[in-house]
Amino acid sequence: MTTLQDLDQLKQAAALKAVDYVKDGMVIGLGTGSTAKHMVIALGEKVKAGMTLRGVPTSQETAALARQSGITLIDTENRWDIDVAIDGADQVDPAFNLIKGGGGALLKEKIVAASARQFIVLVDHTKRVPALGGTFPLPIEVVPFGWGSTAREIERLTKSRVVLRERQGNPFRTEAGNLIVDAHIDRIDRPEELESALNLIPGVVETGLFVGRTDILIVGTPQGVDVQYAPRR
Ligand SMILES: O=C[C@H](O)[C@H](O)[C@H](O)COP(=O)(O)O
Repeated sequence: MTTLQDLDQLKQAAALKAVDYVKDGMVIGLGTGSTAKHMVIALGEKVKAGMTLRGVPTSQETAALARQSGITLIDTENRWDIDVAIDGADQVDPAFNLIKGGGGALLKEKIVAASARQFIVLVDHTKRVPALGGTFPLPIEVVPFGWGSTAREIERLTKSRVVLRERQGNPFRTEAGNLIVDAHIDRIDRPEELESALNLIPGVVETGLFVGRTDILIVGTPQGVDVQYAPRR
């Protein structure tokens, strides 16, 4: 049986491999979550060893960890030029499409991934799935105004149960002040089409589908770290 501690070690192994792709002087998009945390700490070690790096954090949590680790952060409300973004994911399909947003950070994560020259994704082996959906609901960030109608439109489109995310009995708020609804979709066969259709619903800010964005997938497995380059697109 794989324990949570074992999985954390596999995430850390993937993160340590990812920092091999980071070179002196780069601007790094810093993802969010328990896997990305290992990467930020590892980058901090590189900085302590003399490397010059600057980071673009995808959450306040990551920003705090990056500062503690000695990584200089760039002004996120100015123009940026990101060399490589490194982040975790909740699910990965065979074409390296992702579901992200389990922690609610999907909006900034997608903006950063979209603008980076290279996007490296870190997962443990349990997150690889034959098709997205099923075991992990799709997070969708929506504006609070009329969120119930937005959720109903999402239900109509996806023919799935759509649930408002809560934290400690209250609606979960993203850093942008929005809500998250989780769509329990059995199987997402055409993620690109679904992403486009969801983005056309008024009130949808962004979805946790990351389609065709992954350049390098680094998987921590009990047999070692597996590095795979995205299929050509
Ligand atoms: O909103 C959270 C992010 O998309 C995370 O990168 C994703 O949920 C994976 O998180 P973890 O590495 O903690 O499993």
